[in-house]
Amino acid sequence: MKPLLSRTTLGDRPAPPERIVHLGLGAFHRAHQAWYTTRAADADQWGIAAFTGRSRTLADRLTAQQGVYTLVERGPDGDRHETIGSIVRALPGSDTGAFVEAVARPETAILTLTVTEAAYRLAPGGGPDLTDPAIAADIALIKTFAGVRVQSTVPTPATVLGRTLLALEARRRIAAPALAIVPCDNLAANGEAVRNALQTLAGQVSPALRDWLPTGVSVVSTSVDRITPRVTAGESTRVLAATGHRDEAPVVTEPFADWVLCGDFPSGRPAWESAGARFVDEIGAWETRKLWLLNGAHSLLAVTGRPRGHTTVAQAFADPACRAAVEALWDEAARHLPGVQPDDYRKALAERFTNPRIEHHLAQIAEDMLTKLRLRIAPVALLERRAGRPATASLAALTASGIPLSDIDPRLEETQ
Ligand SMILES: NC(=O)c1ccc[n+]([C@@H]2O[C@H](COP(=O)([O-])OP(=O)(O)OC[C@H]3O[C@@H](n4cnc5c(N)ncnc54)[C@H](O)[C@@H]3O)[C@@H](O)[C@H]2O)c1
Ligand SMILES: O=P(O)(O)OC[C@@H](O)[C@@H](O)[C@H](O)[C@H](O)CO
Repeated sequence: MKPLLSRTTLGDRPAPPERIVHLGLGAFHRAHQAWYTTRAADADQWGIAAFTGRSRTLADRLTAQQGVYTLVERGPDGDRHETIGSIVRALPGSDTGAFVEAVARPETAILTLTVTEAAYRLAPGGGPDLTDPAIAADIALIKTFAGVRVQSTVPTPATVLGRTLLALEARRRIAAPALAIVPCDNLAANGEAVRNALQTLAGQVSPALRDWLPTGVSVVSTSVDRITPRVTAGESTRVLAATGHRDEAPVVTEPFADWVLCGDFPSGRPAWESAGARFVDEIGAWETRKLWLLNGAHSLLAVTGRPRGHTTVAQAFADPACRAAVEALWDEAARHLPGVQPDDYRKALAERFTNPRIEHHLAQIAEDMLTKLRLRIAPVALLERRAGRPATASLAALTASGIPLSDIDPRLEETQ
Protein backbone atom coordinates (compact mmCIF):
# COMPACT_ATOMS: atom_id res chain seq x y z
CA MET A 1 0.00 0.00 0.00
CA LYS A 2 1.19 3.53 -0.76
CA PRO A 3 2.36 5.57 2.27
CA LEU A 4 0.12 8.39 3.48
CA LEU A 5 0.78 11.96 2.38
CA SER A 6 3.30 13.68 4.63
CA ARG A 7 5.72 16.60 4.67
CA THR A 8 8.03 14.43 2.58
CA THR A 9 5.50 14.84 -0.25
CA LEU A 10 6.24 18.58 -0.08
CA GLY A 11 9.95 17.97 -0.61
CA ASP A 12 10.87 17.83 3.08
CA ARG A 13 10.89 21.61 3.46
CA PRO A 14 10.76 22.45 7.17
CA ALA A 15 7.24 23.08 8.47
CA PRO A 16 6.56 26.81 8.81
CA PRO A 17 6.58 28.19 12.35
CA GLU A 18 3.20 28.16 14.07
CA ARG A 19 1.86 31.73 14.16
CA ILE A 20 -1.81 31.29 13.31
CA VAL A 21 -4.40 29.42 15.36
CA HIS A 22 -7.65 28.32 13.76
CA LEU A 23 -10.86 27.20 15.46
CA GLY A 24 -13.41 25.25 13.40
CA LEU A 25 -11.17 23.05 11.27
CA GLY A 26 -13.44 21.66 8.56
CA ALA A 27 -13.78 21.70 4.81
CA PHE A 28 -13.93 25.46 4.36
CA HIS A 29 -10.86 26.39 6.39
CA ARG A 30 -8.80 23.93 4.36
CA ALA A 31 -10.17 25.24 1.05
CA HIS A 32 -9.85 28.91 1.93
CA GLN A 33 -7.67 30.38 4.69
CA ALA A 34 -5.18 27.46 4.71
CA TRP A 35 -5.03 27.58 0.89
CA TYR A 36 -4.38 31.35 0.81
CA THR A 37 -1.70 30.87 3.48
CA THR A 38 0.07 28.11 1.57
CA ARG A 39 0.07 30.26 -1.59
CA ALA A 40 1.25 33.46 0.10
CA ALA A 41 4.69 34.70 -0.92
CA ASP A 42 5.90 34.30 2.69
CA ALA A 43 4.26 30.92 3.28
CA ASP A 44 7.43 29.59 4.90
CA GLN A 45 6.86 32.04 7.79
CA TRP A 46 3.27 31.15 8.66
CA GLY A 47 2.11 27.80 10.01
CA ILE A 48 -1.38 27.07 11.35
CA ALA A 49 -2.40 25.14 14.47
CA ALA A 50 -5.95 24.14 13.52
CA PHE A 51 -8.56 22.95 16.02
CA THR A 52 -11.81 21.26 15.08
CA GLY A 53 -14.97 22.51 16.80
CA ARG A 54 -15.30 19.40 18.92
CA SER A 55 -14.82 16.00 17.29
CA ARG A 56 -11.41 14.50 16.72
CA THR A 57 -11.85 12.55 13.47
CA LEU A 58 -10.48 15.16 11.07
CA ALA A 59 -7.74 16.18 13.52
CA ASP A 60 -6.58 12.56 13.78
CA ARG A 61 -6.65 12.04 10.03
CA LEU A 62 -4.62 15.16 9.37
CA THR A 63 -2.19 14.42 12.20
CA ALA A 64 -1.47 11.02 10.60
CA GLN A 65 -0.33 12.91 7.48
CA GLN A 66 1.51 15.71 9.33
CA GLY A 67 -1.24 18.21 8.47
CA VAL A 68 -0.67 17.82 4.72
CA TYR A 69 -3.69 17.26 2.44
CA THR A 70 -4.85 17.51 -1.14
CA LEU A 71 -7.06 20.34 -2.33
CA VAL A 72 -9.12 19.23 -5.32
CA GLU A 73 -10.23 22.20 -7.39
CA ARG A 74 -13.28 20.84 -9.19
CA GLY A 75 -14.06 22.82 -12.33
CA PRO A 76 -16.86 22.06 -14.78
CA ASP A 77 -14.36 20.36 -17.09
CA GLY A 78 -11.96 18.63 -14.74
CA ASP A 79 -10.00 18.51 -11.48
CA ARG A 80 -6.78 20.26 -10.49
CA HIS A 81 -4.85 18.95 -7.48
CA GLU A 82 -2.69 20.90 -5.06
CA THR A 83 -0.87 19.69 -1.96
CA ILE A 84 -1.37 22.04 0.98
CA GLY A 85 1.21 22.34 3.76
CA SER A 86 0.19 25.36 5.85
CA ILE A 87 -1.46 23.35 8.64
CA VAL A 88 1.36 22.24 10.90
CA ARG A 89 -0.74 20.86 13.78
CA ALA A 90 -4.31 19.56 13.77
CA LEU A 91 -6.03 19.12 17.10
CA PRO A 92 -9.46 18.25 18.47
CA GLY A 93 -11.47 21.20 19.73
CA SER A 94 -12.14 19.25 22.90
CA ASP A 95 -8.50 19.88 23.93
CA THR A 96 -9.15 23.28 25.49
CA GLY A 97 -5.80 23.24 27.28
CA ALA A 98 -3.94 23.04 23.96
CA PHE A 99 -6.20 25.72 22.44
CA VAL A 100 -5.62 28.15 25.31
CA GLU A 101 -1.89 27.48 25.18
CA ALA A 102 -1.74 27.98 21.41
CA VAL A 103 -3.69 31.26 21.47
CA ALA A 104 -1.70 32.57 24.44
CA ARG A 105 1.73 31.95 22.85
CA PRO A 106 3.36 35.34 22.21
CA GLU A 107 4.38 34.12 18.72
CA THR A 108 0.72 33.66 17.79
CA ALA A 109 -0.35 36.67 15.74
CA ILE A 110 -3.74 35.60 14.37
CA LEU A 111 -6.78 33.57 15.42
CA THR A 112 -9.10 32.66 12.54
CA LEU A 113 -12.60 31.22 13.02
CA THR A 114 -14.98 29.15 10.85
CA VAL A 115 -17.43 27.75 13.34
CA THR A 116 -20.79 28.27 11.52
CA GLU A 117 -23.02 31.30 11.99
CA ALA A 118 -25.16 29.71 14.68
CA ALA A 119 -22.16 28.96 16.89
CA TYR A 120 -21.71 32.65 17.73
CA ARG A 121 -25.11 32.48 19.47
CA LEU A 122 -25.89 36.10 18.70
CA ALA A 123 -29.35 37.45 19.47
CA PRO A 124 -31.39 38.75 16.48
CA GLY A 125 -30.33 42.33 17.31
CA GLY A 126 -26.64 41.33 17.17
CA GLY A 127 -25.20 41.13 20.70
CA PRO A 128 -24.66 38.01 22.78
CA ASP A 129 -27.73 36.77 24.62
CA LEU A 130 -26.70 37.10 28.26
CA THR A 131 -29.80 35.17 29.31
CA ASP A 132 -28.64 32.16 27.28
CA PRO A 133 -27.73 29.56 29.96
CA ALA A 134 -24.67 28.37 28.00
CA ILE A 135 -23.30 31.93 27.81
CA ALA A 136 -24.09 32.59 31.48
CA ALA A 137 -22.32 29.34 32.43
CA ASP A 138 -19.28 30.28 30.33
CA ILE A 139 -19.01 33.69 32.00
CA ALA A 140 -19.10 32.03 35.42
CA LEU A 141 -16.50 29.50 34.32
CA ILE A 142 -14.12 32.09 32.89
CA LYS A 143 -14.44 34.15 36.08
CA THR A 144 -13.52 31.12 38.16
CA PHE A 145 -10.59 30.17 35.98
CA ALA A 146 -9.46 33.65 35.08
CA GLY A 147 -6.18 32.96 36.86
CA VAL A 148 -5.47 29.80 34.89
CA ARG A 149 -2.92 30.31 32.14
CA VAL A 150 -1.96 26.99 30.75
CA GLN A 151 -3.06 23.77 32.38
CA SER A 152 -3.73 20.30 31.14
CA THR A 153 -7.13 20.43 32.85
CA VAL A 154 -8.43 23.76 31.61
CA PRO A 155 -12.26 23.53 31.66
CA THR A 156 -14.10 23.71 28.36
CA PRO A 157 -16.54 26.58 27.90
CA ALA A 158 -19.61 25.48 25.96
CA THR A 159 -19.61 28.33 23.46
CA VAL A 160 -17.13 29.48 20.85
CA LEU A 161 -16.96 33.01 22.25
CA GLY A 162 -16.50 31.56 25.75
CA ARG A 163 -13.61 29.43 24.55
CA THR A 164 -12.08 32.40 22.76
CA LEU A 165 -12.42 34.63 25.79
CA LEU A 166 -10.83 32.06 28.09
CA ALA A 167 -7.81 31.94 25.77
CA LEU A 168 -7.70 35.74 25.55
CA GLU A 169 -7.68 35.94 29.34
CA ALA A 170 -4.62 33.67 29.35
CA ARG A 171 -2.99 35.91 26.73
CA ARG A 172 -3.74 39.02 28.74
CA ARG A 173 -2.15 37.52 31.84
CA ILE A 174 1.19 37.00 30.13
CA ALA A 175 1.00 40.41 28.46
CA ALA A 176 1.43 38.85 25.01
CA PRO A 177 1.45 41.20 22.01
CA ALA A 178 -1.87 42.19 20.44
CA LEU A 179 -3.66 39.49 18.47
CA ALA A 180 -5.82 39.75 15.34
CA ILE A 181 -9.05 37.73 15.37
CA VAL A 182 -10.37 36.99 11.89
CA PRO A 183 -13.90 35.56 11.78
CA CYS A 184 -14.50 33.85 8.43
CA ASP A 185 -18.14 32.88 8.81
CA ASN A 186 -21.02 34.15 6.69
CA LEU A 187 -22.22 36.65 9.28
CA ALA A 188 -23.15 40.21 8.41
CA ALA A 189 -20.47 42.62 9.72
CA ASN A 190 -18.69 39.63 11.22
CA GLY A 191 -15.78 41.64 12.65
CA GLU A 192 -17.98 44.17 14.37
CA ALA A 193 -20.33 41.47 15.65
CA VAL A 194 -17.50 39.43 17.17
CA ARG A 195 -15.75 42.53 18.57
CA ASN A 196 -18.92 43.75 20.28
CA ALA A 197 -19.86 40.33 21.57
CA LEU A 198 -16.40 39.72 23.06
CA GLN A 199 -16.39 43.18 24.61
CA THR A 200 -19.80 42.62 26.22
CA LEU A 201 -18.77 39.23 27.57
CA ALA A 202 -15.42 40.52 28.83
CA GLY A 203 -17.31 43.21 30.74
CA GLN A 204 -19.17 40.42 32.53
CA VAL A 205 -15.94 38.58 33.40
CA SER A 206 -13.70 41.27 34.87
CA PRO A 207 -12.78 44.96 34.53
CA ALA A 208 -9.21 43.89 33.76
CA LEU A 209 -10.23 41.80 30.74
CA ARG A 210 -12.75 44.42 29.59
CA ASP A 211 -10.14 47.19 29.66
CA TRP A 212 -7.42 45.11 27.98
CA LEU A 213 -9.51 43.87 25.09
CA PRO A 214 -9.59 47.00 22.87
CA THR A 215 -5.79 47.16 22.76
CA GLY A 216 -5.05 43.44 23.18
CA VAL A 217 -7.21 42.32 20.26
CA SER A 218 -7.99 43.66 16.79
CA VAL A 219 -11.04 42.03 15.18
CA VAL A 220 -10.83 42.03 11.39
CA SER A 221 -13.97 41.95 9.22
CA THR A 222 -14.04 39.60 6.26
CA SER A 223 -16.11 38.51 3.33
CA VAL A 224 -15.22 34.93 2.42
CA ASP A 225 -16.26 33.21 -0.77
CA ARG A 226 -15.54 29.74 -2.09
CA ILE A 227 -18.17 27.05 -2.49
CA THR A 228 -16.83 24.06 -0.59
CA PRO A 229 -19.23 21.15 -0.12
CA ARG A 230 -18.86 18.46 2.50
CA VAL A 231 -16.40 15.84 1.28
CA THR A 232 -18.09 12.65 0.14
CA ALA A 233 -16.96 9.03 0.56
CA GLY A 234 -14.83 7.94 -2.35
CA GLU A 235 -12.87 11.17 -2.66
CA SER A 236 -9.71 9.57 -1.22
CA THR A 237 -9.92 6.85 -3.87
CA ARG A 238 -10.31 9.44 -6.63
CA VAL A 239 -7.34 11.42 -5.28
CA LEU A 240 -5.19 8.28 -5.16
CA ALA A 241 -6.10 7.45 -8.75
CA ALA A 242 -5.39 10.97 -9.98
CA THR A 243 -2.26 11.85 -7.98
CA GLY A 244 -0.81 8.58 -6.71
CA HIS A 245 -1.02 10.01 -3.15
CA ARG A 246 -2.85 8.26 -0.34
CA ASP A 247 -4.83 10.97 1.42
CA GLU A 248 -7.48 10.33 4.09
CA ALA A 249 -8.40 14.03 4.36
CA PRO A 250 -8.75 15.60 0.91
CA VAL A 251 -11.02 18.60 0.37
CA VAL A 252 -12.99 19.48 -2.76
CA THR A 253 -13.78 23.04 -3.78
CA GLU A 254 -14.67 25.19 -6.79
CA PRO A 255 -12.03 27.10 -8.80
CA PHE A 256 -13.42 30.50 -7.71
CA ALA A 257 -12.07 32.04 -4.49
CA ASP A 258 -12.38 35.47 -2.92
CA TRP A 259 -11.32 36.90 0.43
CA VAL A 260 -11.92 40.54 1.35
CA LEU A 261 -10.46 41.75 4.66
CA CYS A 262 -10.75 45.02 6.55
CA GLY A 263 -8.87 45.73 9.76
CA ASP A 264 -5.51 45.75 11.50
CA PHE A 265 -3.04 42.95 12.12
CA PRO A 266 -1.00 44.34 15.02
CA SER A 267 1.43 41.41 15.11
CA GLY A 268 1.75 40.92 11.37
CA ARG A 269 0.11 38.62 8.85
CA PRO A 270 0.93 36.49 5.83
CA ALA A 271 1.14 38.33 2.52
CA TRP A 272 -2.28 36.93 1.63
CA GLU A 273 -2.66 39.63 -1.04
CA SER A 274 0.08 37.85 -3.00
CA ALA A 275 -2.33 34.90 -3.18
CA GLY A 276 -5.26 37.07 -4.32
CA ALA A 277 -6.85 38.32 -1.07
CA ARG A 278 -8.08 41.92 -1.08
CA PHE A 279 -7.49 44.36 1.78
CA VAL A 280 -10.02 47.20 1.84
CA ASP A 281 -10.92 50.19 4.02
CA GLU A 282 -14.66 49.66 3.67
CA ILE A 283 -16.06 46.15 3.51
CA GLY A 284 -19.78 46.42 4.27
CA ALA A 285 -21.13 46.59 0.75
CA TRP A 286 -19.01 43.66 -0.53
CA GLU A 287 -19.97 41.54 2.41
CA THR A 288 -23.66 42.30 1.94
CA ARG A 289 -23.48 41.57 -1.78
CA LYS A 290 -22.05 38.15 -1.12
CA LEU A 291 -24.39 37.30 1.76
CA TRP A 292 -27.59 38.37 0.02
CA LEU A 293 -26.84 37.14 -3.49
CA LEU A 294 -24.86 33.93 -2.91
CA ASN A 295 -25.87 32.77 0.55
CA GLY A 296 -29.41 34.12 0.21
CA ALA A 297 -29.84 32.19 -3.04
CA HIS A 298 -28.36 29.05 -1.47
CA SER A 299 -30.80 29.28 1.44
CA LEU A 300 -33.67 29.86 -1.00
CA LEU A 301 -32.66 26.85 -3.10
CA ALA A 302 -32.50 24.73 0.06
CA VAL A 303 -36.04 25.60 1.12
CA THR A 304 -37.63 25.47 -2.34
CA GLY A 305 -35.49 22.78 -4.01
CA ARG A 306 -35.79 20.02 -1.46
CA PRO A 307 -39.61 19.75 -1.55
CA ARG A 308 -39.31 19.52 -5.35
CA GLY A 309 -37.07 16.48 -5.03
CA HIS A 310 -33.68 18.11 -5.65
CA THR A 311 -30.65 17.19 -3.57
CA THR A 312 -27.94 19.54 -4.87
CA VAL A 313 -27.60 23.21 -5.73
CA ALA A 314 -26.89 22.42 -9.39
CA GLN A 315 -30.05 20.28 -9.67
CA ALA A 316 -32.28 22.88 -8.01
CA PHE A 317 -30.80 25.75 -10.04
CA ALA A 318 -31.54 23.80 -13.24
CA ASP A 319 -35.24 23.66 -12.26
CA PRO A 320 -36.92 26.66 -13.97
CA ALA A 321 -39.24 27.27 -10.99
CA CYS A 322 -36.34 27.43 -8.51
CA ARG A 323 -34.21 29.47 -10.88
CA ALA A 324 -37.04 31.98 -11.35
CA ALA A 325 -37.39 32.30 -7.57
CA VAL A 326 -33.64 32.98 -7.30
CA GLU A 327 -33.68 35.55 -10.09
CA ALA A 328 -36.65 37.32 -8.46
CA LEU A 329 -34.85 37.38 -5.11
CA TRP A 330 -31.72 38.73 -6.82
CA ASP A 331 -33.81 41.49 -8.47
CA GLU A 332 -35.07 42.63 -5.07
CA ALA A 333 -31.65 42.41 -3.40
CA ALA A 334 -29.80 44.15 -6.25
CA ARG A 335 -31.89 47.31 -5.76
CA HIS A 336 -30.15 47.74 -2.41
CA LEU A 337 -26.59 47.04 -3.57
CA PRO A 338 -25.47 50.20 -5.34
CA GLY A 339 -21.81 50.51 -6.28
CA VAL A 340 -20.77 46.85 -5.97
CA GLN A 341 -21.65 45.55 -9.45
CA PRO A 342 -24.43 43.19 -8.41
CA ASP A 343 -25.15 42.28 -12.03
CA ASP A 344 -21.60 41.02 -12.69
CA TYR A 345 -21.66 39.00 -9.49
CA ARG A 346 -25.08 37.51 -10.39
CA LYS A 347 -23.76 36.43 -13.77
CA ALA A 348 -20.74 34.76 -12.21
CA LEU A 349 -22.91 33.13 -9.57
CA ALA A 350 -25.21 31.61 -12.16
CA GLU A 351 -22.15 29.93 -13.70
CA ARG A 352 -20.85 28.78 -10.31
CA PHE A 353 -24.22 27.32 -9.30
CA THR A 354 -24.39 25.48 -12.61
CA ASN A 355 -21.09 23.61 -12.11
CA PRO A 356 -22.46 20.05 -12.27
CA ARG A 357 -19.30 18.53 -10.80
CA ILE A 358 -19.65 20.33 -7.44
CA GLU A 359 -22.03 18.22 -5.37
CA HIS A 360 -23.24 20.83 -2.91
CA HIS A 361 -26.02 19.18 -0.95
CA LEU A 362 -29.08 21.23 -0.08
CA ALA A 363 -29.39 19.26 3.17
CA GLN A 364 -26.05 20.72 4.35
CA ILE A 365 -27.10 24.24 3.38
CA ALA A 366 -30.43 23.78 5.18
CA GLU A 367 -28.77 23.41 8.60
CA ASP A 368 -29.43 26.25 11.10
CA MET A 369 -31.88 27.83 8.67
CA LEU A 370 -33.36 30.31 11.15
CA THR A 371 -30.05 32.12 11.69
CA LYS A 372 -29.34 32.15 7.97
CA LEU A 373 -32.72 33.53 6.89
CA ARG A 374 -32.43 36.29 9.47
CA LEU A 375 -29.11 37.40 8.03
CA ARG A 376 -29.54 36.84 4.32
CA ILE A 377 -33.14 37.24 3.22
CA ALA A 378 -35.06 39.06 5.97
CA PRO A 379 -33.01 42.28 5.48
CA VAL A 380 -33.99 42.36 1.79
CA ALA A 381 -37.69 41.91 2.62
CA LEU A 382 -37.52 44.67 5.22
CA LEU A 383 -35.83 47.10 2.83
CA GLU A 384 -38.29 46.35 0.05
CA ARG A 385 -41.26 46.85 2.36
CA ARG A 386 -39.84 50.10 3.66
CA ALA A 387 -39.47 51.26 0.05
CA GLY A 388 -43.18 50.62 -0.40
CA ARG A 389 -42.80 47.50 -2.53
CA PRO A 390 -44.41 44.11 -1.84
CA ALA A 391 -41.16 42.12 -1.29
CA THR A 392 -42.84 39.23 -3.05
CA ALA A 393 -39.75 37.13 -3.73
CA SER A 394 -37.98 37.59 -0.41
CA LEU A 395 -41.15 37.00 1.61
CA ALA A 396 -41.95 33.92 -0.48
CA ALA A 397 -38.49 32.56 0.29
CA LEU A 398 -38.95 33.14 4.02
CA THR A 399 -42.42 31.61 3.98
CA ALA A 400 -41.20 28.55 2.08
CA SER A 401 -38.94 27.74 5.02
CA GLY A 402 -41.99 26.98 7.16
CA ILE A 403 -40.57 29.15 9.97
CA PRO A 404 -43.05 31.79 11.19
CA LEU A 405 -42.09 35.28 10.03
CA SER A 406 -42.39 36.52 13.62
CA ASP A 407 -39.64 34.08 14.66
CA ILE A 408 -37.36 35.16 11.82
CA ASP A 409 -37.72 38.86 12.57
CA PRO A 410 -40.74 40.46 14.34
CA ARG A 411 -40.27 43.59 12.20
CA LEU A 412 -41.40 41.60 9.18
CA GLU A 413 -44.90 41.41 10.62
CA GLU A 414 -44.99 45.12 11.38
CA THR A 415 -44.40 45.88 7.71
CA GLN A 416 -47.16 43.52 6.48
N1 LIG B 1 -18.27 25.54 3.02
C1 LIG B 1 -18.36 26.70 2.39
O1 LIG B 1 -18.60 26.75 1.17
C2 LIG B 1 -18.19 27.99 3.13
C3 LIG B 1 -17.94 29.15 2.41
C4 LIG B 1 -17.86 30.38 3.09
C5 LIG B 1 -17.95 30.39 4.45
N2 LIG B 1 -18.15 29.24 5.13
C6 LIG B 1 -18.27 29.34 6.60
O2 LIG B 1 -17.53 28.31 7.20
C7 LIG B 1 -18.36 27.59 8.10
C8 LIG B 1 -17.88 26.17 8.19
O3 LIG B 1 -18.04 25.54 6.93
P1 LIG B 1 -17.35 24.14 6.63
O4 LIG B 1 -17.66 23.82 5.22
O5 LIG B 1 -15.93 24.16 7.05
O6 LIG B 1 -18.15 23.17 7.59
P2 LIG B 1 -17.58 21.87 8.32
O7 LIG B 1 -18.80 21.18 8.81
O8 LIG B 1 -16.64 21.14 7.45
O9 LIG B 1 -16.75 22.46 9.55
C9 LIG B 1 -17.38 23.20 10.54
C10 LIG B 1 -16.46 23.38 11.72
O10 LIG B 1 -17.13 24.18 12.68
C11 LIG B 1 -17.21 23.47 13.91
N3 LIG B 1 -18.47 23.81 14.59
C12 LIG B 1 -19.71 23.64 14.13
N4 LIG B 1 -20.60 24.02 15.06
C13 LIG B 1 -19.88 24.42 16.14
C14 LIG B 1 -20.21 24.91 17.42
N5 LIG B 1 -21.48 25.07 17.79
N6 LIG B 1 -19.21 25.22 18.26
C15 LIG B 1 -17.93 25.05 17.88
N7 LIG B 1 -17.55 24.60 16.68
C16 LIG B 1 -18.51 24.29 15.82
C17 LIG B 1 -17.16 22.02 13.51
O11 LIG B 1 -16.79 21.22 14.62
C18 LIG B 1 -16.12 22.07 12.41
O12 LIG B 1 -14.83 22.13 12.96
C19 LIG B 1 -19.77 27.76 7.51
O13 LIG B 1 -20.75 27.59 8.49
C20 LIG B 1 -19.72 29.17 6.99
O14 LIG B 1 -20.02 30.09 8.01
C21 LIG B 1 -18.26 28.04 4.51
O1 LIG C 1 -24.02 26.96 5.87
P1 LIG C 1 -24.09 28.20 5.06
O2 LIG C 1 -25.42 28.44 4.42
O3 LIG C 1 -23.45 29.38 5.68
O4 LIG C 1 -23.20 27.85 3.91
C1 LIG C 1 -23.68 27.09 2.85
C2 LIG C 1 -23.28 27.79 1.59
O5 LIG C 1 -24.22 28.79 1.26
C3 LIG C 1 -21.97 28.47 1.75
O6 LIG C 1 -21.08 27.58 2.35
C4 LIG C 1 -21.40 28.91 0.43
O7 LIG C 1 -21.01 27.81 -0.30
C5 LIG C 1 -20.24 29.82 0.66
O8 LIG C 1 -20.59 30.89 1.47
C6 LIG C 1 -19.62 30.23 -0.63
O9 LIG C 1 -18.65 31.17 -0.42
